Amino acid sequence: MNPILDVQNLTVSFKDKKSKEIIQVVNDVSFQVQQGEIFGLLGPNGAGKSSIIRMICGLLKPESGNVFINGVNHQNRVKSLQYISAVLEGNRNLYWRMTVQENISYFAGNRGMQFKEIRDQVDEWLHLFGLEEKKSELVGNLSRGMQQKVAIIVALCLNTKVILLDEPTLGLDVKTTNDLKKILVKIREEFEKTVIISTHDMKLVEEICERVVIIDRGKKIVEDTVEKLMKLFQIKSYVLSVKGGQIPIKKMDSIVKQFPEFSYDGTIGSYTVDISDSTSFYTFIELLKKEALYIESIQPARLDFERIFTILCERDQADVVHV
Ligand SMILES: Nc1ncnc2c1ncn2[C@@H]1O[C@H](COP(=O)(O)OP(=O)(O)OP(=O)(O)O)[C@@H](O)[C@H]1O
Repeated sequence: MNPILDVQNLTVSFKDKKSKEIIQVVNDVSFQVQQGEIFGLLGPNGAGKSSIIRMICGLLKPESGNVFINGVNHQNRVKSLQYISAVLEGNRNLYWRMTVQENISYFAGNRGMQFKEIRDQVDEWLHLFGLEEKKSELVGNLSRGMQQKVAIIVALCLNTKVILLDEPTLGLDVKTTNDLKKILVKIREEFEKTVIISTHDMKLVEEICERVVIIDRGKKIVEDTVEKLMKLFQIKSYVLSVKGGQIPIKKMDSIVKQFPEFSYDGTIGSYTVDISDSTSFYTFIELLKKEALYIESIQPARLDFERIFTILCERDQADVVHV
């Protein structure tokens, strides 16, 4: 199956305002998104995600590389952008002095749609987002969370194959975040939309994304399914307790110096260790013995995606071999 979004070898540089040096902020990044996926574009601050999003949305010209949306090259801007709608961070794509309905009409009109064509759909989305009552309210008078919902409704009403959401849960309360998760899953399941999310909310990623690409310092470090990444790290990570309970700080320092994968997990008497193979397991046991420490219990750790994301980025910073 052809990917709905095909990002090929994107590269872009900027001139640093202070040093005047040319910095490559996106370096030969490629990834593919299949139709109907909920896909995460992740990375630490300054990794280059927004620059990639801007290139996908035709707001920034790549130095080299290509973006194909539904098979159409980004150079054919008018056609390729018909297949994607984006909600960029900060609701920049809404008019604050227009009502919810006027905003929807305006953006639909820009794409050659009449409001009456999409009226029923709009009502359905407003109902799903709990915004029926706010239809005639000025967007500027709505709360931040409501504005975020309106921006997403506008993107949905444009009826594109791909919806790109930049930090969709930023500033939303727990209930609104949960509602949004349900809606995104519904969009994918019932309307076969492809949803691309750029976010720092790893709980959101763990709960709804099928696959992710992780960018760090402008380069792709991982592209894989969330399930596979979770499994990969789950089997290597253990929680253990040692006889005698708490390990004295001096001993702890000495172990961590020799085996940096060992750490205190914040619960009294409980430690975590990442063991990559049987050799390192025996090295670790020998090390504990040398410190006169004996394992009382050891069991697989339940790592969340946030921890896995941190491990992957730390490895990249240390320039260790990529997954
Ligand atoms: N127009 C620009 N001129 C100069 N430097 C820029 C410009 N846009 C982005 N950068 C730099 O490029 C790098 C990547 O920025 P980008 O906004 O793409 O990262 P990001 O992953 O989206 O970060 P965040 O998660 O903090 O939003 C940063 O170092 C940023 O300062």
